[in-house]
Amino acid sequence: MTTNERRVLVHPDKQALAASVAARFLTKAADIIAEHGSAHVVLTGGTIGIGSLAAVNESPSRDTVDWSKVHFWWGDERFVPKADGDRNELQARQALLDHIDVPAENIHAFAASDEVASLDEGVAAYTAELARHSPDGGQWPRFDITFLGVGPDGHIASLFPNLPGIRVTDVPVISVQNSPKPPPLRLSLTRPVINSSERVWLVLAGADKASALGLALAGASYFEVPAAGAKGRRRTAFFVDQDAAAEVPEDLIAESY
Ligand SMILES: O=C(O)[C@H](O)[C@@H](O)[C@H](O)[C@H](O)COP(=O)(O)O
Repeated sequence: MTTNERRVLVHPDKQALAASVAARFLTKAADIIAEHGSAHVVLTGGTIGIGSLAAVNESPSRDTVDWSKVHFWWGDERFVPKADGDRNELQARQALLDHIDVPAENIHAFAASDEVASLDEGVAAYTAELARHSPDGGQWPRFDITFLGVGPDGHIASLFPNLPGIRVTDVPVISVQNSPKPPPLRLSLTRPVINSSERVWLVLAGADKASALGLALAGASYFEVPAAGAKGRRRTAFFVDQDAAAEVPEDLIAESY
């Protein structure tokens, strides 16, 4: 198996899935920090994305990671007020970030709708924040792990099937004004930024994801199934439960727990 083939890791249920993601994340984060001195991680919204963060927080190994060396970013964010429960940032803080010793300046959240005057300002602000942390005067940092949830329609971040965002390659951040998944106003990284990540970890569970996952792994166009277009530079892993794996070809399943 080449190092960059997409690996599917199947778990019996959502709890086991979240625990497995958490365990691998803690180990990998420590390895990355040992190698690079820091780790830049892109978080995702969604039930499994947030559930995995909660599992990290509950892990007895949680503080084996030097959180002062970790930077947290987001793949997308809902353009709602800072204190709105719909915020991916707020959900991540409640699940993990507020419980670990991560410096405030290491948490790089998209702007909220009550912090900037417009979506365009939100795009500009995150574009500038990404560039501020680029190691070589580039446009964004070296991302070590990018988490992505996957919608029933195969969307990743706020890049939706057959909408313009999934095709954008010339800017790192876009706004979305007609998200098929509420709320309608969002900010999102674009595919080139996502795929610049060393590792892309897609986390999904439930029978309603089986079709999207099956299509993504069977070579569907990423315009129609955005998850088909997610690919880390070194690793692409799908962490799934049995229900979501129902349409995954047996030969693509790397491990089953
Ligand atoms: O802001 C968001 O809504 C997420 O980033 C989105 O991309 C999410 O990850 C998927 O819709 C999966 O969500 P579920 O795991 O809840 O189905």
